[in-house]
Amino acid sequence: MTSSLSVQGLFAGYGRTTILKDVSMEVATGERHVVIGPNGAGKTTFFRSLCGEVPAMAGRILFEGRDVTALAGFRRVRAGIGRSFQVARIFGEMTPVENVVVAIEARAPENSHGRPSLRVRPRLETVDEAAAMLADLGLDPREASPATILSHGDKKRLELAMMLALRPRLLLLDEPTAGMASGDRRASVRLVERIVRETGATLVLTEHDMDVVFQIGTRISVLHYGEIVASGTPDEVRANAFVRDIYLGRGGRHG
Ligand SMILES: Nc1ncnc2c1ncn2[C@@H]1O[C@H](COP(=O)(O)OP(=O)(O)OP(=O)(O)O)[C@@H](O)[C@H]1O
Repeated sequence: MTSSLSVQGLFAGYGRTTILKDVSMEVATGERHVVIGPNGAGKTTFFRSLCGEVPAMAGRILFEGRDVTALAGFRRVRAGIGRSFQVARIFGEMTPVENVVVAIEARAPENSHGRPSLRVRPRLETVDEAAAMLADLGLDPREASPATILSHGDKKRLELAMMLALRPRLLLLDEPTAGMASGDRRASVRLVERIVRETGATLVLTEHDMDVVFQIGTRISVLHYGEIVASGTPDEVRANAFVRDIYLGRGGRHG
């Protein structure tokens, strides 16, 4: 199977503090790779460096064989990497449809200045596409209020719609079910599974809920103090004595 993402000897951190130490990870196309680890292990930092928010101090990140280590975040998005955040990043003052319209227009071919050509008034078919995407994800496309009033779960769904509007081939989801009640959480997992099935996208996500981890993951990597201490199939990781000791052995919400 071809490689979607290849992380090779990555070091990254903040200022002089190194958080990620020699992280390597291969993610095959179509894989659903879950990164787990205790609080503060470096999962979010890892995601931030994959999407270009935290620069690499050393090592390489390849996406579909292309070295993206030095590429700015927005260029990684244009290359096909989509990302969601623990706290949904949406335009709170705009309606849900307007939010998705912005994302669709950002996908449009760049103009001669190398920037997406955003329009003052969107095309009707763009609005229709945005409305259809929202409906598909279970959101009301006629909602005329600003997105800031949406529930936490709906904001995450809206963020997902915006990310999908860019038609990414690799989805990076940082704790997609964080802060959700269990009903919402199950619905979210089903939604992510359906999206991955329908789009054929590769998935890398972090998650604390072990039910979600073992339901979604085809491979799991464990971060501990910024280092990968185990990587393998769910069964292999579950059986790993060190992982059980540092992480899985504790009850409740791990980490
Ligand atoms: N902006 C920052 N500046 C300095 N240090 C930071 C910054 N963000 C995170 N850190 C530190 O980096 C380490 C890893 O944090 P990170 O958020 O990546 O862990 P995590 O595994 O995602 O944790 P959680 O499960 O709580 O989300 C922590 O020690 C944290 O304090």
